[in-house]
Amino acid sequence: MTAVDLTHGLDEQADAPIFEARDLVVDYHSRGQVNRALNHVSLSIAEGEAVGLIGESGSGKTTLARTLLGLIRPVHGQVTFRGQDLYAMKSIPRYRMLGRDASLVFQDPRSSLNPRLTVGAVVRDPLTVQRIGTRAERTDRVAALLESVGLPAQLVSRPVRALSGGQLQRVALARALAVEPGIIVADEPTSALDVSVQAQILNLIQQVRASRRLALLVVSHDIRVIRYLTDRTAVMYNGEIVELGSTARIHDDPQHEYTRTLLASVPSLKR
Ligand SMILES: Nc1ncnc2c1ncn2[C@@H]1O[C@H](COP(=O)(O)OP(=O)(O)OP(=O)(O)O)[C@@H](O)[C@H]1O
Repeated sequence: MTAVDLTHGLDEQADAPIFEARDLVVDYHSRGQVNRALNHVSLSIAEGEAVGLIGESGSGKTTLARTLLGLIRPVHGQVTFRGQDLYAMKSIPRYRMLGRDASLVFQDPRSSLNPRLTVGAVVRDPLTVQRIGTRAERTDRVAALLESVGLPAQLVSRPVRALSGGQLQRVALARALAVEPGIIVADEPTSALDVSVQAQILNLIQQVRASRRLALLVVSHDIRVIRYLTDRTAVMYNGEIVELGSTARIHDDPQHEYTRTLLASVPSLKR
């Protein structure tokens, strides 16, 4: 495969980093075997920037996202969040800090949200955990959040299990926004949704991002999702970032052989 200059993408990034990962190595151990999931990966995300991670299944996208979020300790390398070395911190202060400043939106809201809870309880929960506001302020904040993701106020008392997939992903987004994070990490945010609602959720994520100074890390194997939502893209292959640069450039002029293969496999984007 052709060698690609990975410093290229770094030049295109101007603002101070919110996340900075340097030379990460992550190994999984199972049944006496070591599986290297990240092999010397470096990536930084600027305040307010949207970065996409793309690559085939097993390439290490989720592992990188989870390592950035303080959930998997790398065997080598460093992650800083707004200048603080995450893995030099003990786990409790690390989770507390990230819980206030970074939120996750999962692939399938039906399995990530408790079906028995009401919509209001789900959105309020991070505020309670982080002890943000009084009871009355939390109630007002939940109402404002539901409105900001286009959900009617009366859904607040509905159980989560009564909602459609698209409505649930809106709830997940409202919950993620509750703590006013600096970054949202969205792991395949639309892949569990009907095609008809995927575009609505992508629009909503874009709108929400534009109205706050929110950084975004989007994990997807779908170049169309990455193209729509992100400014820069890191292409992952076999635990490494093989290409990094502006999303438009990667889409229009992929340099790495693997990126070309990835783009060619999307029927509507065949060149
Ligand atoms: N908990 C785990 N234990 C052992 N191996 C794991 C674990 N999680 C991931 N792996 C392995 O690490 C590698 C990277 O997996 P990862 O889930 O990060 O890839 P991915 O690009 O996000 O894939 P997908 O798109 O399927 O989610 C794969 O080889 C995977 O099998």
